[in-house]
Amino acid sequence: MIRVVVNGADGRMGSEVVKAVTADAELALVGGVSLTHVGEDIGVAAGMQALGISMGNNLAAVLDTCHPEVAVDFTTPDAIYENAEICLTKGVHMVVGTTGLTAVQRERLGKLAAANGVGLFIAPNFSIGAVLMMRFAAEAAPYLPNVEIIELHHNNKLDAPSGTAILTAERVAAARKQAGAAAAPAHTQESLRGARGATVEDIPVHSVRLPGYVAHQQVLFGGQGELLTLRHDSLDRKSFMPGVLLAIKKVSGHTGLTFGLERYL
Ligand SMILES: NC(=O)C1=CN([C@@H]2O[C@H](COP(=O)(O)OP(=O)(O)OC[C@H]3O[C@@H](n4cnc5c(N)ncnc54)[C@H](OP(=O)(O)O)[C@@H]3O)[C@@H](O)[C@H]2O)C=CC1
Ligand SMILES: O=C(O)C1=N[C@H](C(=O)O)C[C@H](O)C1
Repeated sequence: MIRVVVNGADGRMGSEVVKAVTADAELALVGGVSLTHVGEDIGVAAGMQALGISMGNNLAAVLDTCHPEVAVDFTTPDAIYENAEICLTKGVHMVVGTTGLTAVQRERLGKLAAANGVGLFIAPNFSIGAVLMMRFAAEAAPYLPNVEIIELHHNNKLDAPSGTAILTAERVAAARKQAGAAAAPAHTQESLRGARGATVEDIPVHSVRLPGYVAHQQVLFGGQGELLTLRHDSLDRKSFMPGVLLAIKKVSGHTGLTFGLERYL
């Protein structure tokens, strides 16, 4: 049994992870961290039966008490770097779904993981459909140089653009570069700043935040008299759980940084 602690255990993603880990015969949920539900039962906070595990609000103390092999983190972009430092320094493997780490921060944490002999797995998106969408976008990129990304999320999401949109743009740009294909020149001048969205690797990215959405993305390619639209919809946070469970089971076998779910597929 792999001993697992969930950081952000009472959040939208954390509570799904609590349920998924509890239901998996190869995993043992041993602790959880919440800032606002300290002392509450982790199962009850996740909307299931009591599991007899009280949540703490201090990650280091929870790790010292519960002795997990793997910590799963779904917290906030502001908190993730420090959380990872705490876990990796204590020799705990990490599965990170929290967005917001820069490439430089990921590399730095990867070195810390390697120095401590543990695995650090980071994925901006754990759903298989989203991974395939990114792969297909990269495949199309050398042939269709005009591309824009629209990502649509619930209105409580703290960051924009989404980690998935950033990674998609990076994958598209890398595929183009590898094929020696150029990005299409941009002609439009904004008469209102921001009208054409943000740009990641010269690719326009538009972020929509509305109640009702969970996590959705479209990658729009335009050609001469044709359009190619790739769309992925996470309609339920259960869509991320097979990827999270896979990562928990694999992370101890990969010392240092592993980035992106496709590396484990
Ligand atoms: N990789 C993927 O596939 C996915 C990634 N995400 C990402 O996961 C992250 C969490 O998303 P979501 O579950 O919707 O967010 P929520 O706001 O629902 O949950 C965040 C959790 O983090 C806790 N928290 C807040 N601040 C801190 C802190 N400083 N230290 C420790 N814990 C803290 C909160 O505790 P409390 O409630 O007690 O304040 C809460 O439990 C986001 O970055 C999101 O983009 C989301 C979905 C899929
Ligand atoms: O905050 C979310 O909800 C999600 N965050 C991740 C991201 O920023 O890409 C993954 C998914 O889109 C859901």
